[in-house]
Amino acid sequence: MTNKNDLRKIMRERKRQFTGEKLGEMSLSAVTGLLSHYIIKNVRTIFIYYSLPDEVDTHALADVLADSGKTVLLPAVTGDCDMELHRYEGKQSLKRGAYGIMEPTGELYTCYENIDVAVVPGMAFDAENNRLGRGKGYYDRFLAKMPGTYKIGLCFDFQKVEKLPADKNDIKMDEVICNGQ
Ligand SMILES: Nc1nc2c(c(=O)[nH]1)N(C=O)[C@@H](CNc1ccc(C(=O)N[C@@H](CCC(=O)O)C(=O)O)cc1)CN2
Ligand SMILES: Nc1ncnc2c1ncn2[C@@H]1O[C@H](COP(=O)(O)OP(=O)(O)OP(=O)(O)O)[C@@H](O)[C@H]1O
Repeated sequence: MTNKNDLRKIMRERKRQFTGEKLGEMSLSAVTGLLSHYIIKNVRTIFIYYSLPDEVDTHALADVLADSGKTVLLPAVTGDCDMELHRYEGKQSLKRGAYGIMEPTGELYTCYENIDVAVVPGMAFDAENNRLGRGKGYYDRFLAKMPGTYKIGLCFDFQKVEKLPADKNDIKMDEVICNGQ
């Protein structure tokens, strides 16, 4: 089996095969699939990510969810391996943080048990819903604090692989949604 670092390289290489326009189309299709999920229709509090250019684009998703009255939470990096959640209060309230990620400046949110769904980015996901992240362990540490939250991996079709190496800290997704659904 390929190791995690080699897999990350392979995934970056796969991504380069697509134009920005094509990635945009695939993002739209993945996000449309996510929004039509019955679980999303019923959530009150949802933890999503604010995408980097190489991820399924969630910028419009944040507004759609917030405009429909849901509490939308985004991560903010606070240290080498830690992050916290703040409420998303619109694009104008974001500011650039670590790794160039736009982070929320809204209220700090710590009631982890009230988070219905987490939408999680990844470099790859496998058939058993294992996830490969960027290699810093941020999500594996953080998702461990919310065992009752339904975790949805969001990715492009080409990020799905048969089998990922998984170790004891890796947190499995409950479901993975991609552009081909
Ligand atoms: N949109 C988004 N927000 C997120 C994450 C994410 O993956 N995506 N995170 C998920 O953890 C956390 C931030 N952690 C991150 C860790 C590494 C990199 C990153 O770009 N790494 C480079 C390698 C750079 C290096 O090694 O220093 C890369 O992947 O090319 C980005 C975010 C919280 N917020
Ligand atoms: N819950 C945890 N507690 C302590 N260390 C952890 C935990 N989860 C991951 N780590 C450590 O973080 C480092 C990165 O782990 P790994 O390569 O699995 O990250 P990843 O899944 O790519 O990252 P991420 O969770 O940020 O998406 C490893 O050294 C791992 O041992």
